[in-house]
Amino acid sequence: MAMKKMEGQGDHDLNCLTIDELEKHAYNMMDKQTRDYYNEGADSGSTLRENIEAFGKYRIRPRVLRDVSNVDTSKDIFGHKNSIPMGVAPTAMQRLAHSDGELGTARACKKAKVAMGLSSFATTTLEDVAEANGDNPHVLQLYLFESREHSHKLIQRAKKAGYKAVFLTVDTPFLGRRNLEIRNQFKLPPHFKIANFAEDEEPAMGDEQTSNSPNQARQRKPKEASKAGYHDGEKRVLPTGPITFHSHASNPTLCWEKDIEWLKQECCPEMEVWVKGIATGEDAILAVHHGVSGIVVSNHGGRQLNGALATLDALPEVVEAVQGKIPVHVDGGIRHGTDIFKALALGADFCWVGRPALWGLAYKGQAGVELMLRLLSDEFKLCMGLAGVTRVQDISKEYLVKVSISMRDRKV
Ligand SMILES: Cc1cc2nc3c(=O)[nH]c(=O)nc-3n(C[C@H](O)[C@H](O)[C@H](O)COP(=O)(O)O)c2cc1C
Ligand SMILES: CCCCC(=O)C(=O)O
Repeated sequence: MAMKKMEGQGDHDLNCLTIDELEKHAYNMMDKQTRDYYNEGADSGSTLRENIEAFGKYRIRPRVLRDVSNVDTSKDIFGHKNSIPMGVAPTAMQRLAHSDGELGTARACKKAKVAMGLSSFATTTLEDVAEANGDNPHVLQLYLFESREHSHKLIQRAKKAGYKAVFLTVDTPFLGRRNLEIRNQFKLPPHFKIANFAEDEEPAMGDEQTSNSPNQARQRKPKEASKAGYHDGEKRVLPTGPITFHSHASNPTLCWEKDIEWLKQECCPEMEVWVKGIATGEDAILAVHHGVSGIVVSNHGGRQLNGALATLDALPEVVEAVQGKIPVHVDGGIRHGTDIFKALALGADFCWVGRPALWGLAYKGQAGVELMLRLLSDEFKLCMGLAGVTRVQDISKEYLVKVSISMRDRKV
């Protein structure tokens, strides 16, 4: 008699049974510029690696002889039932991976009932993404621009399009040093657009004449920007002066007092304000004090401060500092369903995955993102069942043990 398999476990892409295999397929599907831009971390890449390896420090303590015939992996987020406690993190320029781009991600997320984060630097308009994602919850990742007028307009558009929250990225006062990006003189090919910049504001990444890297890009000509696909006919007011890609993303003047207050006034009550990029208990306490609705423990996938703590290692101090007052989410290095289980056992309410979605897109567009979500979802469900847990809220630190250095291995 065959052993019982969990629902969903039979539906395989035999060429791609794990996220690690997906990464390998994606590697071959992307041109070098894109692959390096997506995959690299800052400087030596040690924080990127440690984000992944941190999961290998823990083993699961499974409990047995519990009825696990009904495992419920769902988790509520923004008043919606998400199929698993995981969403797709905002990552820039998804159309570099596949022409489906952010629309493919949005449709895959909708199908899988998984929340989606949209990057400020998307290659698709936030309105089109909202439409493709339907009533599935989506959040807008925000870089708070030095031009308040521009941020104001972006926020208003997000509200109108039904975004549930803005995730203010706070780990990017300056852009981290990404050496491959610099060496490759990475640029967005001219047929793609950073779609959510107002026409004259759009950075001219990849302008044939200028051949700029993201940090150096200059102003795009309105003629080119007009192909970006705006459809609300609204005239947008633009800041003056030379505009660089870098200056849009990073704003070294940001601080708790003036900026979080301003952002709350802009967003609330229609959208929640979260901070993405918290890595210490001290900042978590400040986040609660300043009234944000939630925290994402993140080091930007190891792309900003190399040498920073792996996010799984930073998570416990943040959870302790927050004392359940607001939700604590985490991203970085999640490559298997057991990683989601471990993050939740250490106190996270929810996880986000970045690169795996890009690899899914590169592999097969929307279908590849669907596959990625199915793999993590199936693995997580199986992990819960085999660990003897039937409800997400029951995943706790009792299910984990930290092992000695000699026992650590990512590929457990
Ligand atoms: C290619 C790439 C682009 C990214 N773009 C953004 C972005 O525009 N805004 C942002 O807040 N985070 C961005 N991130 C960080 C992700 O939101 C997330 O924190 C990170 O990817 C999680 O780590 P993981 O890739 O190991 O899952 C980006 C990450 C990658 C890999
Ligand atoms: C200027 C950087 C915007 C995208 C981003 O956040 C990343 O590449 O990590």
